[in-house]
Amino acid sequence: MIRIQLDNAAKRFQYEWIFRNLSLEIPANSNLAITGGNGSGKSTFLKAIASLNPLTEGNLSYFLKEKEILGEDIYKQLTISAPYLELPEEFTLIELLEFHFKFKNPVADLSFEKMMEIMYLENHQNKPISQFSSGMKQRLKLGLCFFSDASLVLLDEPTSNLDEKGISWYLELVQKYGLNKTLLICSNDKREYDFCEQIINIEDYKIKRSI
Ligand SMILES: Nc1ncnc2c1ncn2[C@@H]1O[C@H](COP(=O)(O)OP(=O)(O)OP(=O)(O)O)[C@@H](O)[C@H]1O
Repeated sequence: MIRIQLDNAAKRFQYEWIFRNLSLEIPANSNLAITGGNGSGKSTFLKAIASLNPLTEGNLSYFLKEKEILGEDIYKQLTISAPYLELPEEFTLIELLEFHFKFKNPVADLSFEKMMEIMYLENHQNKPISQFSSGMKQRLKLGLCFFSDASLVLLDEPTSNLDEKGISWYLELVQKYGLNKTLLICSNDKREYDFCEQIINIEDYKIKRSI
């Protein structure tokens, strides 16, 4: 239900413009892929959308059922999975689920048992996250995103650390739990974003200009 509008958005770190003159409408419940080479600015763009990083220039607006919401309140509406966002390693799986779902409602009244089953983690309920394999952690990160009743889902490299079976599992999650959500995916792997109706290459917004 979240619609996002960017008008002449730009981000600069010190003397380097990461993107500039980026105007884009992301309709509610649509899927957008952000592509580009390593270091081109995909994650920087995603963090800007999450209001974790302020834009240097331009405007970013969010609309929930056509009512504008403030950037500082957008965290209530979104979930994010990214390689640079760590899970709390000292929690067990069940403790993490209990903690996470104190702040977000689960979709479709999913029970923790059902969530663990879908993530193929039902036998690891009392295991600390620090003892999870990288693939288990990735399934957990994606599960937390898709099982939360949040209208905006931000995914950075969603299938990193997943094997072929894991990639098919991710695509099933998108199909089953990605409906009625606005989905943004930073990726260089077509399989992760093939279903997206809108694709931008962040490099198209990289204008070399000294300040
Ligand atoms: N906090 C920061 N301060 C200064 N420069 C930064 C900061 N964060 C990112 N950058 C720079 O911005 C550029 C884009 O980085 P970003 O992580 O957004 O790229 P990316 O497309 O996501 O890369 P990758 O595909 O390798 O994950 C890089 O040159 C990076 O060094």
